[in-house]
Amino acid sequence: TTIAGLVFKDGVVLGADTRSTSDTTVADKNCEKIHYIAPNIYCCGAGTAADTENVTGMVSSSLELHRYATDRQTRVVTALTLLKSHLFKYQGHVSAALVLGGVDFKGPHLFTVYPHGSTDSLPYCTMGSGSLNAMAVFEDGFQEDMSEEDAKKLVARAIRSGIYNDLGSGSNVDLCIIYKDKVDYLRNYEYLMDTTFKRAHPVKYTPGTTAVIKEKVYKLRQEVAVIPGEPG
Ligand SMILES: C#CCCCC(=O)N[C@@H](Cc1ccccc1)C(=O)N[C@@H](CC(C)C)B(O)O
Repeated sequence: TTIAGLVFKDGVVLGADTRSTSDTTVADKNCEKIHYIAPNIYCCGAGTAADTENVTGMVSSSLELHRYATDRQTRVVTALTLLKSHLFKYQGHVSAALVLGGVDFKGPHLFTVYPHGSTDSLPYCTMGSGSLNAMAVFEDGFQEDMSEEDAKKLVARAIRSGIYNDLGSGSNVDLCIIYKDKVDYLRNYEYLMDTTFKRAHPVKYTPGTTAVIKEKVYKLRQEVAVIPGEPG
């Protein structure tokens, strides 16, 4: 997996590849790694698919109940605390490495959450097997207060670096842009499958494409009628 996030002028951009693997086999060529946490909060996950899906789903559900109880917008730090304390309780056995991003009344927030429960607050971050590929792109291109367009392009480039160079990452680029008052969830923002796997030749060749230079007809073993009950 290659997942990444950065803080820009108007909010947070999250990005992810779409490959799920089982050893050297691609289990899913187009899976979703950017999970809904709250209307203003999303979370990218790397590690064990079951763990990232379930821990984000669990926190999302409890935050929904919390919103009913408080009648307030969820703070990003509330999601962070629920995630980190759960992961710490399980001492790293829940294999979820997360990039949590969102915008609340205090502004834009971006955090990393590690399986053991440690967290960092950062202007840009990457996680997963392709995180070094993506971080190389961020270290080269990140600036404070980027425009939405530049931020989207840089995150997409960072994810693409993982897709092309890390075997644990692949296929497409998903993006999620979180602003103060809206979210753009861009599923398959870049559908790279189409470009990188275009075949050079047509799969179907018209009959006669390959000349027949010799023909040999063989009589198959005479069909013997087997009458049930008679010895074979
Ligand atoms: C098929 C199947 C079951 C394994 C699916 C599965 O969790 N794959 C894992 C790798 C892994 C981990 C632990 C045990 C086995 C295989 C995977 O692809 N993780 C990616 C993110 C998730 C959310 C898709 B990424 O971190 O590479």
